[in-house]
Amino acid sequence: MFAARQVFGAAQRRAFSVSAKQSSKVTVLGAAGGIGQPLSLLLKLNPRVSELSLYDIRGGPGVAADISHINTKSTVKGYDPTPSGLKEALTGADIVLIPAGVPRKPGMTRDDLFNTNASIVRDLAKAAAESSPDACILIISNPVNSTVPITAEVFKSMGVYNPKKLFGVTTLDVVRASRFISQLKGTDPANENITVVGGHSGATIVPLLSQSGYELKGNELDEYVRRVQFGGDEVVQAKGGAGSATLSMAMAGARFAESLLKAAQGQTGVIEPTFVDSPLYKESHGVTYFASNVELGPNGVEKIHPVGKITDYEQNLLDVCLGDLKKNIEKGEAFAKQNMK
Ligand SMILES: NC(=O)C1=CN([C@@H]2O[C@H](COP(=O)(O)OP(=O)(O)OC[C@H]3O[C@@H](n4cnc5c(N)ncnc54)[C@H](O)[C@@H]3O)[C@@H](O)[C@H]2O)C=CC1
Ligand SMILES: O=C([O-])CC(=O)C(=O)O
Repeated sequence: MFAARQVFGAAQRRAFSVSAKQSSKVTVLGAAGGIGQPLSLLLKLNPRVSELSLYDIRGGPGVAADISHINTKSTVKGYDPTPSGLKEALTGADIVLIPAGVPRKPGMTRDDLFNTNASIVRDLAKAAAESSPDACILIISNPVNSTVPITAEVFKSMGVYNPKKLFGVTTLDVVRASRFISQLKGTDPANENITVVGGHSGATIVPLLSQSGYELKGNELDEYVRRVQFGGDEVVQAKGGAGSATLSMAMAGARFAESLLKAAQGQTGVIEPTFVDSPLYKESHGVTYFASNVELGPNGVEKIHPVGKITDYEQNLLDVCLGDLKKNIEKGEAFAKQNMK
């Protein structure tokens, strides 16, 4: 970079530093799974990604070989869980997406995944804290309300926690909320942007329809809210034991990563709802992580937007959400503190 300083003027240097950030290494942990594969495919199609690093406990190199034949510029490398595999996959990453872990079967809640996924996420978080401490970490593995606090505790214990760079991916809730309202109103879902706040499971998912100027009433409103809150269950039921949402989640994860890359590469005004270390309900309710609209910037979280004006109906949903969320967060924190390896 010293060469840029010596040779170019200020404006050119700014342009240079923006374009310098155009190269982005993105790592997927759990890349051979139901989400991991289509997510990796979408990332390979994204020109903002220059290096794609695909790790899984089984099948990473195979998925990487397949995807690497796609004729876009980024390089692709797959990694197995050899002693150096995970470390190499993570080193130098700007963004790490984590969809590693087991999905639900019918009859299970996301919290029922806790026993299996908590330790998977803890171990991957530890590896990320060691090898890519400055990366943006995007947690997809459920239960997100607990796996995000687990990741934070691991990073804190290793002295590298940056609350601006840890995100629970709740984008799928926003995608569903927009799609479902467009089905009711006969609009183009691409033009819908419904804010969803809270967390990522059942009653902790709170769509704020009123903020988009919609006024559903009675049963129609109840059914809409229920469908957004339990959209994941709709897919789990339909797949009949073969897993949960993978393709729509891949799209949602790729959209969130794209938003982060845009912000990192100099675009302003990039806003996505996401579950982050948040001051909004910390003092009033002891809820330390919360999803709301977040403006993204070159260093991750730029600005956490407050929930804003909501109806009494939405306030009731939010009250229920905050109670559940607090328990989910505390469960994750307690696990991490008791099970730090
Ligand atoms: N945040 C969200 O909105 C959503 C989250 N999910 C969650 O994403 C997770 C993954 O779902 P699927 O891809 O459908 O599951 P899957 O079982 O198809 O894939 C999971 C992958 O993780 C890998 N894996 C397991 N342990 C690992 C480890 N220690 N290191 C690296 N890779 C490891 C497996 O080998 C497998 O390839 C689940 O926990 C699911 O509940 C699913 C949909 C939406
Ligand atoms: O429902 C699940 O278990 C997977 C998920 O998080 C979703 O589809 O929103």
